[in-house]
Formats: sequence, structure tokens, C-alpha cells
Amino acid sequence: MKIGVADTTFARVNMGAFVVDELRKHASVAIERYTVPGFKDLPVACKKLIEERGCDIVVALGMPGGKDKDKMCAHEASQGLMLAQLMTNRHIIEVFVHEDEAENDRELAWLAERRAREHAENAVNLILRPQVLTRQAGTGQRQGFEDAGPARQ
Ligand SMILES: Cc1nc2c(=O)[nH]c(=O)nc-2n(C[C@H](O)[C@H](O)[C@H](O)CO)c1C
Repeated sequence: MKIGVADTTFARVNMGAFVVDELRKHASVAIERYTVPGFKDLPVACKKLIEERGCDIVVALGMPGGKDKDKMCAHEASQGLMLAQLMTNRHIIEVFVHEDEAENDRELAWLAERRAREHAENAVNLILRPQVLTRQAGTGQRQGFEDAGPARQ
């Protein structure tokens, strides 16, 4: 099994490093890292990780800035990632941490690390232990901030 980690230099937190660290804790898998300038460059990086470097799944990490233009570009990048999944028939776990989700730099760094680590675990489970995710179905899992939990009547 091989897991790809695609990340950007635009991001203000080294989320790729946290994903690599977390993957090593959960599984003995080969890891391929590919860093690009910004999130719009992620779709082709992910496709290349899958088609040329043999990755079974990719974790794609990006950080949309706080401006309207960044948000529009994030939507476009996200569509590119979905297209890359359909073109390759492989999961690409999109891990975007919007700069304006956090109140300050300290919270941004905390959120980015936590979301990156939690999605790294999701990627391992998706390809190696899918039953773990099925057990979590409907439990309101969130990556980063607290889980929402299940809704009850
Ligand atoms: C407006 C803009 N905003 C972001 C952003 O919020 N986050 C990010 O990772 N990258 C951004 N970029 C850069 C593009 O993703 C891309 O790197 C360049 O357009 C070069 O292809 C651009 C151009």
C-alpha cells in the first residue's frame, strides 16, 4: 500500500509533515510526498501521485486564504480534486483549512495539525480498515474542531 501526501507552500502550517507523522503511527505503508505552490496545483499532483507514483489514496492539503478570491479559487480547486478522483477511481481526501476558520495564528496552527492528523487516520482506515469507518457511521465525526456527535430524538 502506498499513500500520497500532496501539500502546498501557500499554506501557513506544514500539514504534510503532520500527515506523514500520523500515517507512520497507524500503518506500515509507503509514503509519497508532492509539494506544489497552491491548492489549484493539487489536482494534477494527486493524479500524478496515483497514476505515475502508484498511490492507492492521496491526502490533499490546502489552506484557502481569507479573501473572496481565495474562497472562489478553493471551490475551483475542490472541483478539480473531485474530477481527479473520478478520473483515477481513487479517493483523494481533501483537507482544506480555511485561514478564517481560526481566531488567530495559534488556533490556526492547532486546527491545521488536528485536522491533518485526523484525516491521515481516515485515509488509513479507508484503504486498510474500512470497517472502522462503518462503525463510526452517523456519529457526527468532525476533523479539527470537536465532533458534532449523533443527533437524538
Ligand atoms: C487567489 C489564490 N488563493 C490561493 C489560496 O487561498 N490558497 C492557495 O493554496 N493558493 C492560492 N492561489 C494559488 C493557486 O492555488 C496556484 O498555486 C497558482 O494559481 C499557480 O497555479 C491563488 C491564486
